Amino acid sequence: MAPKQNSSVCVLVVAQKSLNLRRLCHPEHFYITMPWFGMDIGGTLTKLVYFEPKDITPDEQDCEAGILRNIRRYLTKNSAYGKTGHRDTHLQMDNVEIRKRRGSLHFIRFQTTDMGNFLSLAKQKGMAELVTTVCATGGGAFKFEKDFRDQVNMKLAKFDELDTLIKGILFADMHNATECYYYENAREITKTEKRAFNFSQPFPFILVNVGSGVSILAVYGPDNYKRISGTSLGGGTFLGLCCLLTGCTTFEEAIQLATKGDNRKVDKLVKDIYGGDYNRFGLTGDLVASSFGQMHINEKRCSVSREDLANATLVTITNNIGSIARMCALNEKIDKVVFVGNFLRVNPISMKLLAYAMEFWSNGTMKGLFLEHEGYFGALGCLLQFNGELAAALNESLDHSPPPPNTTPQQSAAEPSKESPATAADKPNDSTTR
Ligand SMILES: Nc1ncnc2c1ncn2[C@@H]1O[C@H](COP(=O)(O)OP(=O)(O)O)[C@@H](O)[C@H]1O
Ligand SMILES: CC(C)(COP(=O)(O)O)[C@@H](O)C(=O)NCCC(=O)O
Repeated sequence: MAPKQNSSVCVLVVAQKSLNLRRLCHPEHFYITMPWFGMDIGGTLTKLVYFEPKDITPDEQDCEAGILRNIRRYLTKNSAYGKTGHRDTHLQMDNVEIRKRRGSLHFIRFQTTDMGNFLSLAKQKGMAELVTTVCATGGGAFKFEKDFRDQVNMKLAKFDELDTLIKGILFADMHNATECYYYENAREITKTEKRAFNFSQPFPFILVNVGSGVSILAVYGPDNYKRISGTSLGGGTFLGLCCLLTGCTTFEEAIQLATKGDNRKVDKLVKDIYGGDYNRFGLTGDLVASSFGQMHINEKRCSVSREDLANATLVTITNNIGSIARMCALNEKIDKVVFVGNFLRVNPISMKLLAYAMEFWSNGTMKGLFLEHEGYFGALGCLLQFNGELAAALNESLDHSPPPPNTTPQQSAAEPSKESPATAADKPNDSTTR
């Protein structure tokens, strides 16, 4: 990954418990505050971003605690951990400057259902002796807070998942010249090609985070956004329905099946109803009129394959997300729609469909955009944001504050941050929330 420019970003984690090291080494040194992690504990996957310092001086090396060295080696020399842990080596970002230190960012994920094993492993690797506070975001930062405290004696410094999502996106785009891309000739799905997109002037944009469920934000500036919509029909729905309908057991298997299937054997198309196009309203015959609309017919049901059902499930969920995203963009009068979240992992079918939907249904006025580190921005933003005082204040406010006036609870996270008020230029034209 090519770095674009150096950026001095906020602080990171973490207190060090070893009294010996405190005596031996200057308190400003890295080993006191490392390791640096950001963690996003989502409904399906937990994402961990780890900063590996590459500018360790010989003095620092002498002082580096054994446990810290072992953790660094364990994380960076392996790419699989426990039952479901993976390091996405293709996403590693090298030569990145964070808090005046230079190093590499590693991107690791595991199933959130494996949290118990993760905590046991962390304990076994000595994390409990080294780390007192972990920066965490996502619903699991709340759900698992007690488990972290009870099982590994760690506190969670909690950050809001939508705040950190945006921070992570802006950082990744600034440090990786090819982070953002689009599909050229999106209207011709079989021929469309991935191309780099210059996202250096990002605002305003619609952000669609397709995780277990879907959150849709209108982003007007680094600290100025609102959550405008969402749907419970997201990546979790695709995976759940696919497992039910095909008997598959993993996301990778579901995507592989979908790649070989044909939704037209499952769905009812416009031409199945009209015998051709419905010209008056521009609905071509090949358009899906009714998702799964043929499955009430016994012969059709008997002739579809697992692959067809997987493909139809993927197309149904993707088209629904595309349709809601487009309406949100239209409402907000925004032409850039950025799709992120692990639903898009190893999933070019959905990305191309979304690119097509944005282009086709807007007559070419909207563009679907995608980002290489698709599901890791929350964890990355979390790693960048921490400093002790802010964390304490934030935890306090996240735990106790009611939603701001004139918003539904769902919209409370969408208010501009109090720490860094939006500039006048960042302010949305239409500040109403729905
Ligand atoms: N290895 C995987 N295991 C499970 N789901 C995966 C995997 N890779 C991609 N996905 C998809 O990503 C979704 C989760 O996306 P993510 O952005 O991590 O959301 P969350 O924060 O809710 O866990 C799943 O619902 C599934 O559709
Ligand atoms: C509750 C969530 C923010 C959790 O995020 P996730 O773990 O799915 O990434 C998300 O699932 C969501 O916005 N669901 C849709 C809720 C709705 O607006 O209907």
